[in-house]
Amino acid sequence: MTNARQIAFLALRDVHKGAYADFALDKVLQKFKLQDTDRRLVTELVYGSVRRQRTLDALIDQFAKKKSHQQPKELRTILHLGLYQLCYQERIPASAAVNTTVQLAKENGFAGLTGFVNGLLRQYIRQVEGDEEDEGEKPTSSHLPLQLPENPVERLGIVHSFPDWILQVWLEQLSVSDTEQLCEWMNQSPTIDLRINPLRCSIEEVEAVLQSADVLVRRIPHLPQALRLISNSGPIQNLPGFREGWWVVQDSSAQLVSHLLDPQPGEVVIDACAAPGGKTTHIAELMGDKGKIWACDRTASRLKKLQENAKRLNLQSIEICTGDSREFLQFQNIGDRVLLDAPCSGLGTLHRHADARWRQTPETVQELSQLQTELISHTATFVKPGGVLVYATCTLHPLENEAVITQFLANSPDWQIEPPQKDSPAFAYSTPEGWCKVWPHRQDMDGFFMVRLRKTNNSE
Ligand SMILES: C[S@@+](CC[C@H](N)C(=O)[O-])C[C@H]1O[C@@H](n2cnc3c(N)ncnc32)[C@H](O)[C@@H]1O
Repeated sequence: MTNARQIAFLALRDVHKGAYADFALDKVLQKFKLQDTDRRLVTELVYGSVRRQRTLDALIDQFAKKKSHQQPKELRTILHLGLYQLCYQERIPASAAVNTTVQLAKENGFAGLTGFVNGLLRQYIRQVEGDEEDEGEKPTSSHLPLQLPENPVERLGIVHSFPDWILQVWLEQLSVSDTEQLCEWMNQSPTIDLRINPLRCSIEEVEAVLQSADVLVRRIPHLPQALRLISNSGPIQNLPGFREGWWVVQDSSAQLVSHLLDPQPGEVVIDACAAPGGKTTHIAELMGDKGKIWACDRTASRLKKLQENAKRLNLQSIEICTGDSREFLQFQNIGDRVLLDAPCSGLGTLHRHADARWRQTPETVQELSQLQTELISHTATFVKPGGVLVYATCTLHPLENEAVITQFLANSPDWQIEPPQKDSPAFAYSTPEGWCKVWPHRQDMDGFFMVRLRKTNNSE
């Protein structure tokens, strides 16, 4: 039988050939039917090794004669797996981490290099524990035996495993210690929040059925429909209330967006980038499922998921529209409210996608900023005079947020920012500029930017 580490190696090999980490993981988990504990180990090893890649490479650079990038690709992957267990997996004894990594090297074409693998990992252990090869405590990320540069960007990048450019973007907005806390937050396993469907049940009823299934939850301040799972190990679809449409999975900060839009029963709402429908279905719930919501998106497969979600939640007021929201002409001046939940670089949700920090680049951010600018200028024409547009992203990059809005307002004299009302759940997150920005390490939820704009009758 193939063991968990070999399976993790196969998935990581695909990732290093360009596959998305979640696809590569799903592929091996479907192929090899594993017990729950092995599934969890494979998942942790794959996501962890991808996430901590820069730190693990720095350790290889330090302990091997050849730099990490000069090592054969698959050997580097094997070393990542071994070092990841030594650095971050307290439950795994150091000797087990070393022996299984040596075995992986032997079985995957590096039988001649097992001495090197063994030597490098033991050198790491000696460095941490001072020449003793016992299996004592493992260090935390900031106490790894790394030789660190003075430059704060590079130092944070190596310790917390982020590319320099992302750290620069954060350091322009936050202090060094705040940035460090944000990095640590983004390296945690993501939490799961539910949004209760008030058209089907109450939050108390959901709390009760979850409690009877031994699932611990807690409420989230300011958000009337949100519950955070504190303990749950099984597949989410097996929890009570899922099939009945009592709730959906949606992070708390994403729930703030539809509250900021504040849709009313009977209105016409256009959701310009709607799929897979987290916010569309929330809007329908807030409208009591009365009125019309146009759910537009250019990705048909994602819209199919939206339809499934709407069906499960038993919502009737949603109409699908497939295509590019920069091109629709049929919505001019008909929307009481428009939501533009724009495609973005996702710098606020890096903890949910282990490889996202390595996939995005300053160039992709530039392209997204251009797309967002085009989307807002066209979808603003969907709004009736006196109506509202909410612009939202799950990124923390000013080029995709503040800069898009500032440019839009400079070109649109008939629009102005309308900060959230005191009774809005979004009020607690508003800034003096009138927009809302959720910093994950401060608010313990996904990073988000959102702003509510009102179309006035003033065109001067
Ligand atoms: C952030 S996601 C939307 C998430 C969704 N609002 C939710 O809450 O579930 C952005 C979406 O924009 C869509 N998209 C990207 N470019 C688009 C365009 N030009 N026109 C319409 N949709 C677009 C993508 O397919 C993606 O589904």
